[in-house]
Amino acid sequence: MTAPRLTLPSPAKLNLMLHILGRREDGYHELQTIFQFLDYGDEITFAVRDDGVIRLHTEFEGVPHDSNLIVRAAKKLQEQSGCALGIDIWIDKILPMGGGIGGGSSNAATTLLGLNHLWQLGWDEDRLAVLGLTLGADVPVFVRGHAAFAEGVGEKLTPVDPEEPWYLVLVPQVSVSTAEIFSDPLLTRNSSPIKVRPVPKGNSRNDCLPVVARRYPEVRNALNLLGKFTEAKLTGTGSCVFGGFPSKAEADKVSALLTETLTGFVAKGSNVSMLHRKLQNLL
Ligand SMILES: C[C@@](CO)(OP(=O)(O)O)[C@H](O)COP(=O)(O)OP(=O)(O)OC[C@H]1O[C@@H](n2ccc(N)nc2=O)[C@H](O)[C@@H]1O
Ligand SMILES: Nc1ncnc2c1ncn2[C@@H]1O[C@H](COP(=O)(O)OP(=O)(O)O)[C@@H](O)[C@H]1O
Repeated sequence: MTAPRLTLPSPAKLNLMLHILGRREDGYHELQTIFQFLDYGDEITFAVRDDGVIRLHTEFEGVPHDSNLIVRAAKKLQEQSGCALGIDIWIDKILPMGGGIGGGSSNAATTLLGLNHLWQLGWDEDRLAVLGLTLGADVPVFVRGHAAFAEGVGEKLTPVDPEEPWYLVLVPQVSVSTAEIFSDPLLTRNSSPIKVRPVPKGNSRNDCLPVVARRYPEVRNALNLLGKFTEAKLTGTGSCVFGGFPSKAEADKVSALLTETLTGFVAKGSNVSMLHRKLQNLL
């Protein structure tokens, strides 16, 4: 008998603003950022195995099986829970890698929540978020599933409810190294902490933008193009660039002007992750 399969979404995120407050002793940077989800992402399919083996069947170019965040998340959860079951996994990957839209972190979170459900572990979100943080700074917000103001390296989360416009996200054909941007001497690292909530208007800048735009002409071009139609912003350390529109039709109109050398996609902003909406329906 074949095991029942469960398919779950793994959405992208945007950083609606990103301020860098300083550098910690371990080299990591203290941030303030707002995460919002997109109704757009990968789909991961899971089927339980009873022999304890964890196997990702989809190959990723440049990412060995055991380094994949999906496999690392599954193995950590299996180890820490002492679960004897295993899992077969397939992914329909549409999110660009290294684009600042959090695909890897989202895949890890979908795996943690999916396996918690299928292996019937009964872990709560706090415990899953703590495990998630050991895989990446952006994993906890995907585990929680609500748009958030984030502090620390992104792990101290306060839920927020920004507007949910339609976005056009441009995907420059270049992968930006987060480590490279955070080690650039020209990076602004001394933004004043925002102490009032909600975050006052006029704080939507991304401190990484000047450094990324200086190093990557492809990102500069994308910012210039989108900036003709709306405020063009960088998500995370890039390379993706995004802008909000009041309707899908208006975002589509600008999207239709894109060429083969600069692609993009249109998606709705969402304060509740589509993963959590789907999981809610399963319960
Ligand atoms: C800055 C954000 C905003 O969402 O960028 P994106 O990855 O989404 O673009 C993330 O928090 C990224 O978090 P995460 O994905 O865990 O970062 P990693 O790739 O592990 O970081 C690579 C390297 O960047 C530096 N780094 C990263 C995050 C941080 N808050 N301070 C840092 O100094 C460290 O040198 C680290 O070794
Ligand atoms: N399942 C995964 N999906 C995407 N990237 C992954 C995955 N597993 C490991 N990685 C590695 O993590 C890096 C960052 O990926 P990703 O989270 O998509 O980008 P970003 O952090 O810029 O949003 C990739 O370049 C890749 O080497």
